[in-house]
Amino acid sequence: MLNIKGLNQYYGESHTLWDLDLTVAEGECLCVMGRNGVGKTTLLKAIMGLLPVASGSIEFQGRDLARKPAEERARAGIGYVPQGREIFPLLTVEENLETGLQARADRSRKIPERIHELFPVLHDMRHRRGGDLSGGQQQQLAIGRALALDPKLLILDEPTEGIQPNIVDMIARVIKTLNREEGLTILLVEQKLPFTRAVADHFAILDRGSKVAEGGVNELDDELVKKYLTV
Ligand SMILES: Nc1ncnc2c1ncn2[C@@H]1O[C@H](COP(=O)(O)OP(=O)(O)OP(=O)(O)O)[C@@H](O)[C@H]1O
Repeated sequence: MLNIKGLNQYYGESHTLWDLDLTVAEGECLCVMGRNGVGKTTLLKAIMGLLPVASGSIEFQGRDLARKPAEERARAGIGYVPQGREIFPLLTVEENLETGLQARADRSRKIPERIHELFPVLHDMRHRRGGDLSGGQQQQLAIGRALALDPKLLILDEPTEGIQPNIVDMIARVIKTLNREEGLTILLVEQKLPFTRAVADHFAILDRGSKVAEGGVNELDDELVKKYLTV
C-alpha cells in the first residue's frame, strides 16, 4: 500500500533521512521505533508532504506522491495525527472534526457517526473549544479529525505521549479495532514497548536516519531493545 524507496531528507546541511526504504502492506499495523532524534517524526512529515525530500519515492497505492502537495496526499486517503496533536484551540470540537472533512474524496460534509461511537466524549463535548479539552481528550479529537477524511492509511506520531494510562488503553483498543476489525492500515511512531506490542504486528527501527532492523513484533527481542531503544 505504501512503498518508500531511497528517501533522503536534509534540514539545511544536516542529512536526516538516509536512503530509507519502508513498506507498509495493506491491512497491517507497522510501528516505527527508535531513540529520540533518529528521524521518526521527520519520516512521517516527509510522507505527509510537510517537509520536502531531496530524493526517493513515496508510492501510495501505486502512485508516487513524493513531489505532490500535502493536500493531495490527504485526498489520496492518508490521515495524519501529528505529534503534540495540533488541534485548533479556538475552534469547537465539532469544528475541529469538520476540518478533517475537507480532504474527503467523496466531499461529504457530515462528521461520520463512527467517530462518536469510538470516542463518545467528542459528542458530549462537541460545543466546547478544543483548547479547553484535557490532553487525552485532545488526542481523541486529533484521531477523530484524521478519521473524518475516511483514510485508507492512518498515520499516528506518538499517540500515547503525555496521556494518562486509562486513555492510553482506550487508544490501544481503538487502534486494534480499526486495524483488525475494520481493516484500516496503520503506520505509527511509538516509544512505549507494551503499547507497540499490543497494537502492532510489525516494527521497523531507525537509527540516525537509517533503518537498522525490522520484523514481526514477536521478533522484537531484548537484544534489539537494548541496542536501539533503551537510553
Ligand atoms: N525543523 C528542523 N530543523 C532542523 N533540524 C531539525 C528540525 N526538526 C528536527 N530536526 C533534527 O532532525 C533530527 C531528527 O528529528 P526528528 O524529530 O525527526 O526525530 P524523532 O526520531 O522523531 O525524535 P523524537 O522521538 O524526539 O520526536 C534531530 O536531530 C532533530 O534535532
